[in-house]
Amino acid sequence: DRGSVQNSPKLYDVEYLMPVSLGTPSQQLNLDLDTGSSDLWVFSTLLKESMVNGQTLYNPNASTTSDKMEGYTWKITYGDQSYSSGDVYIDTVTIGDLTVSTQAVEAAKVVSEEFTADSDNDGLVGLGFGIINTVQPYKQKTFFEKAMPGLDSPVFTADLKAGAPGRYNFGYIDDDAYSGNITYVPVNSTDGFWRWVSPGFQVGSAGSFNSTRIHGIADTGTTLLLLPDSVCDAFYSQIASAEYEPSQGGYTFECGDPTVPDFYFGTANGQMIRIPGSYMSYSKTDTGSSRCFGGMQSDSGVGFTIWGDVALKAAFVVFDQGSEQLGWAEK
Ligand SMILES: O=C(CNCc1ccccc1)Nc1scc(-c2ccccc2)c1C(=O)NCc1ccccc1
Repeated sequence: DRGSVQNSPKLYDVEYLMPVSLGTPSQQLNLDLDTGSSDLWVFSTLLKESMVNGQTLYNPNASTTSDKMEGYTWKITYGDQSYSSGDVYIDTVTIGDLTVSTQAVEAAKVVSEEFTADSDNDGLVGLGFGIINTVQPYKQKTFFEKAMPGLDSPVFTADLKAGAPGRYNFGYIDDDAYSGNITYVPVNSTDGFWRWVSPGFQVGSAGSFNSTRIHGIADTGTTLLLLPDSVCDAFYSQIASAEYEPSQGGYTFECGDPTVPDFYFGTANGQMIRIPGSYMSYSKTDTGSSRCFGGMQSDSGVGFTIWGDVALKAAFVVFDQGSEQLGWAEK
């Protein structure tokens, strides 16, 4: 079996949403595929109205195939201190023609203001490893873990694009979606993330390769590229107008600065993925400002590097849960 679904970026590529069908008759929600967490949770009719702001709500009582998991609850807090919590139902979930008939659907009863404010986002599909699923008393499998046994191949792929729709595929690799070869690196899933080691980086096409091992995770759910301070310094020192502005929360530079270089990160066997300098102008710091917030920021405060959407949209990425490896290709 296999599946394929289009993803669509929101403004500034801050997140990528995909249509997902839940229940019978099907209820379609727009969800954020998030390899940095492992809960499938949705805005639901269990929420107080004050916490809802335009989102589409999953109504378990309107689904003839939903079963409440009595006594089961969930609660998740993300690194930016956003959070959500609620009850758990078993129901059918379809993503891009791929159906899991007995998926744990975590229906929100409480969401933090960040989620309420994000009116396009109806919830998350966590495709990290099930070991970090938050359902109590017994953790639940991710959508991919439930689907995996029936798939042609135990992989899903992420093809995120800058300012344009891309695609998530399940169970197969579309050889027309990338150029050159796919280079695989081993993944350590012990802490539930797609964690891997990059051999180093290079700033600019004429720069030298810095052989410094970077331990990090591939995270479709995090917008930015969060890297060690030493790497950020090496990058921003090449941009004439760059400054570290704590008041803005990180590195900024003049949006039109022509000196913004490309950034290359190593994968394996000498392969490097090139992130165009244009991806590093994340967003204007304030309305009317001429300064842009950098797409690369420090990972201090996280404890490991997060290869978020700024990096992932430069590549075709294979999440191979069968052999616990990540595949990287240019495109
Ligand atoms: O939590 C995730 C993946 N989910 C991100 C997400 C998606 C939708 C809504 C809310 C959150 N990834 C990880 S792993 C580790 C962290 C982290 C980040 C900063 C400090 C400590 C831990 C994060 C994370 O929170 N990512 C999202 C994020 C938000 C704001 C700033 C940085 C990262």
